[in-house]
Amino acid sequence: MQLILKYFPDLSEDQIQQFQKLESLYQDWNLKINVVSRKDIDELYLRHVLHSLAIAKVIEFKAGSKVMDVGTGGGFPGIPLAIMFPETQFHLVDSIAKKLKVVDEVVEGLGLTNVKTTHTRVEEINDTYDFIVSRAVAAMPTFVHWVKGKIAKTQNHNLKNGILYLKGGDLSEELKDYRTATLYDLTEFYSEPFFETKKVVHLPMKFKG
Ligand SMILES: C[S@@+](CC[C@H](N)C(=O)[O-])C[C@H]1O[C@@H](n2cnc3c(N)ncnc32)[C@H](O)[C@@H]1O
Repeated sequence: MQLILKYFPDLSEDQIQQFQKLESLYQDWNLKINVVSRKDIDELYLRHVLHSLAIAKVIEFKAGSKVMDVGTGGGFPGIPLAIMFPETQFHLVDSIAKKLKVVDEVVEGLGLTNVKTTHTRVEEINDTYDFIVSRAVAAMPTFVHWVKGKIAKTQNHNLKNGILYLKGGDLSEELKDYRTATLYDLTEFYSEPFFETKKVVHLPMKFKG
C-alpha cells in the first residue's frame, strides 16, 4: 500500500481504504476462484495495482466520461482505475464468467458504484466509450478490429479518444502499422525494476458513425 501512496500521494481517505481492502478481498476470492497467480497475489500492489494505475499517470479521466476495460480478467486495469476515478463510469468486460464473479465480489466489497460488468466477448458490445483500456488480451491488430466503432465522437480530454493499452517488451513489429500510436515508458513514472520494459500505448481512434 505504501507503494501506491509513494506515487499517488493525494488519495482521499475513501480511496486509501479501498486500495487497502483490495489485498484481503483478492486473497479471499483467489482461494475460491483462481484469477491471479500465487506469485502475483503476493505482489498485488506492484504487479497489478500500480501497473494498472500507470494509465492514471498518462490521463486524468474526467467526471462523466466512459471507459471500457476489455478482457478485465480479475479486474485489471479496471478496478484500480475505478477507485482512482470515482466520477468516471467503468464497463468491465470478459468472456469468462467466473473471472467476473471475482470482479463483482470485489466491486461489492469496496462499495464501488461506478463499475458495471458484462460477461461477453467484446465484439458483442454495442456502446461507445471515451477510452478503451486493456492489458494482456490480444495483439494490437486484433484488438483494434474488436473495438472499432466503439469509440465516442465527442472529445472530452486533451488526449484523443481511443485505446490505452498496457504492453511490455519490444513493440516495434506489433505497432509498425500504427503511426499515430504514442508510447509512454513506465520508467518515466515508476522506479521499480518490474516496470523497466513496460509501456502505456495510446492509440487515437476515430469515431465510426
Ligand atoms: C491474460 S488475461 C488478462 C486479464 C487482465 N486484463 C489482467 O491483465 O490481469 C486475458 C483475459 O481476456 C479475456 N478475453 C480474451 N478475449 C476476449 C474477448 N474477445 N472479449 C472479452 N474478453 C476476452 C480472457 O477471458 C481473459 O480473462
